[in-house]
Amino acid sequence: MEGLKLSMEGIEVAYNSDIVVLNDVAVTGRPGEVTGIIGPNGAGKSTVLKTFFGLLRPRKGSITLGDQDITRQKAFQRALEGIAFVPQHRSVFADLSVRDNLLLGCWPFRRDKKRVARAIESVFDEFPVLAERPNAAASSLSGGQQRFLEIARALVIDPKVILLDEPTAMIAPKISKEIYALTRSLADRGATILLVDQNVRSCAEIADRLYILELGRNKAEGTREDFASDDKLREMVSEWMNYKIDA
Ligand SMILES: Nc1ncnc2c1ncn2[C@@H]1O[C@H](COP(=O)(O)OP(=O)(O)OP(=O)(O)O)[C@@H](O)[C@H]1O
Repeated sequence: MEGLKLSMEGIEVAYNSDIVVLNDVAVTGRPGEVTGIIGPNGAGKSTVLKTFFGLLRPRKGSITLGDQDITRQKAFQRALEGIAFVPQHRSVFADLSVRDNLLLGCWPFRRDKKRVARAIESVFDEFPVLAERPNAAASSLSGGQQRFLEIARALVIDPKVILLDEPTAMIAPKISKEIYALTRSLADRGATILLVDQNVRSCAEIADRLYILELGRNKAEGTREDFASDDKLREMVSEWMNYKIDA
């Protein structure tokens, strides 16, 4: 996997034209790193990921992927550039089979049959639990397996950047652990990971870098080392540690 730097600078986003939810926000994800985005409910964490993916249009600011300005690109173009998004809420097609859900993830390159076959084979290698049941309806899978299917569907494009919005919300602790291990391993293989998480402790454990957002603004940021050595940053995170644990 080859990652690319994904960056937003001076981003302002408003819902319904006047409710500003991101105000001059700057966030950068780097290849080979997990970048955690934490903060209270309503801080704007999900909005940051949606804006990175092109689902929301910023009123101000710019977004760059590698050295390319993608601020005006639509979501499907960003998918073709290698940005994958796993949204917070359940997004499998319940009545479709595991394989068909994965094939839908291959939509951007559907005409390249060889690539489609390779992509499906590769995610089946990564997720044996899905490979065992390619024809099962997605709705027949457990909650954890459906989450794996959502992640697998994002991986078929062989992404450079993966945006994960609370991947372990409502997921049992054992599976959550596997999801965190997979997240770390994707970064170790070179991908750029941006992880929004309410489980601050787990997020801080696997992240190389953390951003803290509050009320739609950057509150603090730093590398794992910064957070370990700077008392103020450490205090800020420990305040959040027990804030909300999903599982
Ligand atoms: N579709 C929408 N229309 C209007 N306001 C919205 C919409 N989606 C989110 N908001 C508002 O934008 C703000 C930021 O929401 P966002 O979901 O990005 O926060 P978050 O930090 O991800 O919080 P949570 O942890 O609750 O998911 C909140 O005040 C929220 O009420």
